[in-house]
Amino acid sequence: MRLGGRLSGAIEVLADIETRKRPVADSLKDWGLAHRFAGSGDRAAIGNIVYDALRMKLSHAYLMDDDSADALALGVMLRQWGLTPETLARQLDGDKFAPDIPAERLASLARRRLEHAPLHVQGDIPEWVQASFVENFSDDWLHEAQALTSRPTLDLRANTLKASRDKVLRALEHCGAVPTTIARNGIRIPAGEGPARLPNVTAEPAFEEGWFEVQDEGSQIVADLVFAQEGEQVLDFCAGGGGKALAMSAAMNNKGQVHAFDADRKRLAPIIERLKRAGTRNVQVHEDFSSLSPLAGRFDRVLVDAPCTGTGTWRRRPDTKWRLTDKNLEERLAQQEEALASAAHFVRPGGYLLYVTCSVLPEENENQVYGFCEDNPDFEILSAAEAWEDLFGTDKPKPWSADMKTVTLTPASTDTDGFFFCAMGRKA
Ligand SMILES: C[S@@+](CC[C@H](N)C(=O)[O-])C[C@H]1O[C@@H](n2cnc3c(N)ncnc32)[C@H](O)[C@@H]1O
Repeated sequence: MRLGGRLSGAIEVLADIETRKRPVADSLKDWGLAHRFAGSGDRAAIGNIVYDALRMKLSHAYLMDDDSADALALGVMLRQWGLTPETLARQLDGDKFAPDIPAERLASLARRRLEHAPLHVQGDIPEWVQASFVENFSDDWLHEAQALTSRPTLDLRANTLKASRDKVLRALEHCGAVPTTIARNGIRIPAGEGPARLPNVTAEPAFEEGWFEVQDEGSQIVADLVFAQEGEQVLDFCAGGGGKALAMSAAMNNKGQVHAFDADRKRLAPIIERLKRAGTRNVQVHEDFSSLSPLAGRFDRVLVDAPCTGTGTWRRRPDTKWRLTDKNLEERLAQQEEALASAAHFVRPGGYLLYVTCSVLPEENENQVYGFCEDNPDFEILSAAEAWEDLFGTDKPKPWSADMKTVTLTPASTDTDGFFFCAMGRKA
């Protein structure tokens, strides 16, 4: 397919997402099934146009003076893929599958200035979320919001139980793998531009061998900040598919014990296979709360990787940015409070409660941990600065922090997904 056919395909998918309010992955999959002639490169390019369009949906619509799927796809070409109206016209010339490029859209783009748009449009975030961004990041909020519109890299964590980072880097040299800047065992494959496709690393022999896991650098950093030590008893209370449990097990060098629990047993399902592949021997999976409850008050560290709105992952899942409602946020806040309250019972006196979200909204982060410590005076918020320096040194990009104790990773500050981390100590 030439660019014109790919653009038309992306426009169909964008229109489907808008009219049927469907998750982007479902629309893309259906398009692929209905257009079996399209090769994998075409499908990847169409996916890139769709995801790029959703990342900057509001600003494209403003500058084009049109929020149709056609206008968004055109915005991607001219604002994200580095084409000019002339180079685009040349590429579409003679392509019978190419969409029309209306002259008034180009005129509008030439005339309009983003600085004149409402601020949430400049930041490509829902209007109702703007106040939370301002509260959290004050003068930096627009820069932070705009960084969440960039394409994410593909990050991996070398599984040191099986292979060193250098060994994995050598095995993935042909994928363009480089070390991450902050995470000690992180490996990064750059996002690529335009139609560039990311490699399918899970088809690599090194993946089958368990040498690495796919895990965003931000997720690796917060798992590291838990500071799980060899020989300790650690509880991953919201273990889900086990991303952080695996990272902590490797950090503990298979010594001591990680207990993995999740209120939703189905979410735990992938963990068994992942543990096996990773060569992990110190993770005990609890499918029922009843097997965990006798261990109340016994853990050195309890991690609450709480359910959240996922605003920190908007680069990867830009469709969720436009589906988020204040009702969703309210539901997540209640779940977070419940998870924190239940998990706290498992921390031994003198132990640590670690709270993580992949959100950048203060309601889900600072407000939750400060509220929790107010209601539970035997817990106090500790500074994560010392752990950060021990783990990552002083010369690395610094995360955002509203209070110089908690840590907020963001694409703008640490070039990772957005994550919040807070360590709370239980008084002895
Ligand atoms: C952000 S996900 C966890 C991701 C996982 N830790 C990882 O690194 O791959 C949050 C998880 O919390 C679980 N959860 C929600 N409420 C909970 C509660 N009250 N107790 C335990 N788990 C809970 C959800 O089922 C979900 O799997």
